Amino acid sequence: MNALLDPREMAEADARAIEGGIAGLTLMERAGTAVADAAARRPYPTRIAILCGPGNNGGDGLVAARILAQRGFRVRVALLGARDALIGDAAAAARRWTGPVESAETLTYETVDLIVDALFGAGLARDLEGVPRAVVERMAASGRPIIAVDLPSGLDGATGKVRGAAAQAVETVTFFRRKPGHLLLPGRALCGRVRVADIGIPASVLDAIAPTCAVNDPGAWGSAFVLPAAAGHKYSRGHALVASGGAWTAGAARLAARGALRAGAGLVTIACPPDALAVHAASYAALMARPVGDAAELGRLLEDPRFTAALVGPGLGAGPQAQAMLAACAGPERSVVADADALTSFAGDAAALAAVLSRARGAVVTPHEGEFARLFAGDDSVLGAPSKLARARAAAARLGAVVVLKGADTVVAEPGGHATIAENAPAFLATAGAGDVLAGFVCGLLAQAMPPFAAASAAVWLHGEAAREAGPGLIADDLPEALRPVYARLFPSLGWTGA
Ligand SMILES: NC(=O)C1=CN([C@@H]2O[C@H](COP(=O)(O)OP(=O)(O)OC[C@H]3O[C@@H](n4cnc5c(N)ncnc54)[C@H](OP(=O)(O)O)[C@@H]3O)[C@@H](O)[C@H]2O)[C@@H](O)CC1
Ligand SMILES: Nc1ncnc2c1ncn2[C@@H]1O[C@H](COP(=O)(O)OP(=O)(O)O)[C@@H](O)[C@H]1O
Ligand SMILES: [K+]
Repeated sequence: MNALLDPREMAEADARAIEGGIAGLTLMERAGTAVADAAARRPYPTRIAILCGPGNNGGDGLVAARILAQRGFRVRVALLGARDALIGDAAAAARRWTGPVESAETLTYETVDLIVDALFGAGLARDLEGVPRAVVERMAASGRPIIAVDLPSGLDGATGKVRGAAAQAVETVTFFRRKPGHLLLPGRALCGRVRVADIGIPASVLDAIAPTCAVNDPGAWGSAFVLPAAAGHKYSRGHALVASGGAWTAGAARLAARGALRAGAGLVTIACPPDALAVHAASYAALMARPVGDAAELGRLLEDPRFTAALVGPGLGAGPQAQAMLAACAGPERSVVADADALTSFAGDAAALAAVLSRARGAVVTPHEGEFARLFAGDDSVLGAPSKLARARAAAARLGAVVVLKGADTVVAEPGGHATIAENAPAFLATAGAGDVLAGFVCGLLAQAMPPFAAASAAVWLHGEAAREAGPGLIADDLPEALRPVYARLFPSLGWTGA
């Protein structure tokens, strides 16, 4: 697992490494060296300004300054605050810097090729105002390339939000593990390229910290991924049901159903109003279609226990009918995915949705930001949570279900607080119907009895990879097809031998 550490967890990692016998100053020396290495690799960085803040982030900058000067670069150190106010390791790093120290407040950038931003990192405690904010804004306006130490100063490592001001970096050097703010927008965009430097903190400190947030990649869910078994058959791979709207909106369900099938469900049946039957029957030979007039009829169809997962929402139309369809799908034998109109049907009444989902074997909801805001309207403890990560976690706890909060930085969270953050979705994935395919991927993986949090995270990653595979210009119809080469790479990496 590729853990992401929030500032509290990172502080604990530091503390445990120090307890284990590594001096804090040694960690700082290594951090500063990694920053110096990154600066030295930039093209022609002969004149480097290093802006140092009042804490250990500034200490890293002072170490980098000393090393770069030793390597022959022309280095200027500019400090925010008084030199004799530095304490601890940062004060020790300052004693080792024998060159002049300018004021960050009055620094000018005409004769500077490269800036190292070491003002604030993990210790950012409030919004930047006054002098610190003006310093960051002038640095941002200088037009010079900036290497950020740990985080662009002003970016909150836990939330990915800018607190007052932050300057765009070309590169960010962080330590041990990345932080959620490196992946959550706008943080991800502000960081530029992120390098993770090994400063000697042993990975074993993570055993005690037990981080709950990870990068969404196969390391987060690969061990739960269900590979086709040699002795399997189509029913053992699960039967997914996708509820469809009428003939005019049947495309959404079709996209989802193709997604479920490509994701590996053994069978996929579209349950549709009779007027849409001809559309579905003619569309895709491997899909089955069954006419279902209302929720009661859907319930009777689902008396067949081989239906292992159901998706309700895409193209369905919002209202009591969609609520009833979802209720008909949610049973102890079956996992459900609630998307789109199924979510909008519960606008402002997340408790009612939670009650329905609680009857399912496993439940995943896949809102985009608009659907999320509608569903939790009036619930400030969810909508007002400090970050996208915190909102998804709060929503998962509220619903007792896995929440996929979509976007460029899709967060998947489960009620216990475990979460993944995606970083592989290309911007051209924002196209009509892409969300329907994603819901279908989730449903297809749930049908194969993959646990909901792993299924949802895997689906989001696969969706991003499929989009990359399809490339710019993709339309949603391309996504299910593009899953094949992604699987062709993924399966062997998970130990599948082809049998
Ligand atoms: N720990 C370790 O072993 C290692 C840590 N490492 C490095 O340490 C960094 C974390 O260091 P840190 O904890 O000292 O916090 P840091 O980011 O320097 O900021 C704290 C200072 O800023 C101030 N301040 C805060 N907000 C402010 C605001 N809005 N406006 C104005 N001032 C504000 C705050 O003042 P106060 O809130 O007390 O008034 C305090 O003086 C981490 O990012 C990494 O780079 C590496 O060397 C590896 C080993
Ligand atoms: N800027 C973006 N970069 C990458 N992926 C995005 C971006 N915006 C949206 N997406 C993804 O595109 C999909 C759109 O889903 P959704 O909004 O439900 O659209 P639709 O209802 O048309 O299917 C989601 O998977 C979302 O995560
Ligand atoms: K910084």
